[in-house]
Amino acid sequence: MSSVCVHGLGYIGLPTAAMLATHDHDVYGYDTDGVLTAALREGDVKLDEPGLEALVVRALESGRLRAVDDVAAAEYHVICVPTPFDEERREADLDYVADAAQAVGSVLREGDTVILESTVPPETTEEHLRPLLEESGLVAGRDFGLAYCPETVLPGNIIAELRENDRIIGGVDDRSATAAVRLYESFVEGEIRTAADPTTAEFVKLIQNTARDVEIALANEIARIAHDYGIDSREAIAMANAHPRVEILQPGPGVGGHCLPIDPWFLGVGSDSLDLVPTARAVNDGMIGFVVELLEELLSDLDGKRIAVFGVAYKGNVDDTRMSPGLELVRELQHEQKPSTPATDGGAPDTPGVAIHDPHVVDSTLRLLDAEDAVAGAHAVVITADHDEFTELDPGRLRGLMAEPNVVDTKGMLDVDRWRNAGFDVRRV
Ligand SMILES: NC(=O)C1=CN([C@@H]2O[C@H](COP(=O)(O)OP(=O)(O)OC[C@H]3O[C@@H](n4cnc5c(N)ncnc54)[C@H](O)[C@@H]3O)[C@@H](O)[C@H]2O)C=CC1
Ligand SMILES: CC(=O)N[C@@H]1[C@@H](OP(=O)(O)OP(=O)(O)OC[C@H]2O[C@@H](n3ccc(=O)[nH]c3=O)[C@H](O)[C@@H]2O)O[C@H](C(=O)O)[C@@H](O)[C@@H]1O
Repeated sequence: MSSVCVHGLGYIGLPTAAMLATHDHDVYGYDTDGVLTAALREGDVKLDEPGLEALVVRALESGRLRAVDDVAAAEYHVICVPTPFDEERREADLDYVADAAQAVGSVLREGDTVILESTVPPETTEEHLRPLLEESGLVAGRDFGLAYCPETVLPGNIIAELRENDRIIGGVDDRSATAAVRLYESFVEGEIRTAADPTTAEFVKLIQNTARDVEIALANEIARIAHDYGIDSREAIAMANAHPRVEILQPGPGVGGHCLPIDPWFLGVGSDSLDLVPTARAVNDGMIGFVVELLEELLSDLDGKRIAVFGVAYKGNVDDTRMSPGLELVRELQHEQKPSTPATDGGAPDTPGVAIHDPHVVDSTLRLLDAEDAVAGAHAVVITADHDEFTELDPGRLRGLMAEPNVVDTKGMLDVDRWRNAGFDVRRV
């Protein structure tokens, strides 16, 4: 077994580090956030991901996972740092990757292997990471191994998918690819495929997420077209999907998370051939406008109305609010309602006209209320994330607390007859 230093202990790095440690590797989990590493040393896992805490505690108790504040020398370096999209410059922010490269370079030895897992634009491993690592004086392919291996796990099912998903590995040479394969085959049960080079592996990751984003855009456009014809889009999609070669996804309030809404743009870094991709992005981003239209159908004028937004996580049963459609709706409603209280914290502004409820999210910058306080005096409830808890809502009880019984279900998760029988006017995306 090998020594591994995992750089970045977030949604990807932490489960990866724990998985490696529970497969007999000696793992240093390195993160620049000292509060996070200190909490981890106490067995305190802040992320709401099924099975993660148990796996991390098992790894820590085995003594094979150590959360550290200084980068450690190791046979493998696995980089799982953030790669956000810089909206202003319209390009990937690779500063975290550069910082990680500098840290790796300070401890890199002959024979070690560096693997980048963060999602990045094509050519990042070869053109960006490689030269930074080679500032150490060592040469990739000759002195140390260098490979790109994208992560494809689905939040909400990360632990199972870490083991079960296939992996793609692109090395700068065969030796690098072989060394990376050796590490992953110690815990991956899916197939491990080697790509021609790191750039191909980077590209494969991006087209996977782009395909999903574009497919959701089609579902969203279908929802808007169906609305114009007075058709229930979800029933129509279910019927269409009975065809053996049709598999339309589900419409919703837009596409959230920090991957699907940004990864398609990474494809445009070195290519002018993107036509459908930006259009799909615009369709998905436009869904909040459609949700507001549905609210206006119910309430005509939103000004002075109180709206309860249920779900500011970017999707059901997760705690992550990055690029969340629910938060975007909150901002849009504040704008529509000419808010008197400006946002001061970068989060959603706090205005009496919009109340937020989310049983999964813990965020002190948001004024989160419990379900009953959120609907008190409200003129409508909007469901923007399909948390399991929302199927348990009692429409009869909520109705008694609200100023007007209206609901917009953007995730198609409520029992429409039950809500109608309780007196609600219902719209759904
Ligand atoms: N979250 C997801 O579902 C998936 C994420 N990815 C990709 O994986 C990468 C990581 O994403 P997440 O784990 O979600 O991010 P995250 O934000 O949850 O965690 C990143 C961690 O890296 C730490 N960090 C930042 N700079 C560092 C440095 N120089 N050295 C060591 N630690 C550093 C941060 O403090 C943070 O704890 C991104 O490129 C993302 O696009 C890929 C597939 C799925
Ligand atoms: C191709 C693919 O399935 N990619 C996954 C995706 O994870 P993520 O949680 O972002 O994906 P998701 O469950 O499709 O959710 C993204 C967004 O899309 C919305 N959504 C999803 C499916 C659908 O039919 N309709 C819809 O509106 C969700 O509500 C959410 O707002 O992106 C992850 C990533 O790269 O970070 C990747 O590892 C995951 O495997």
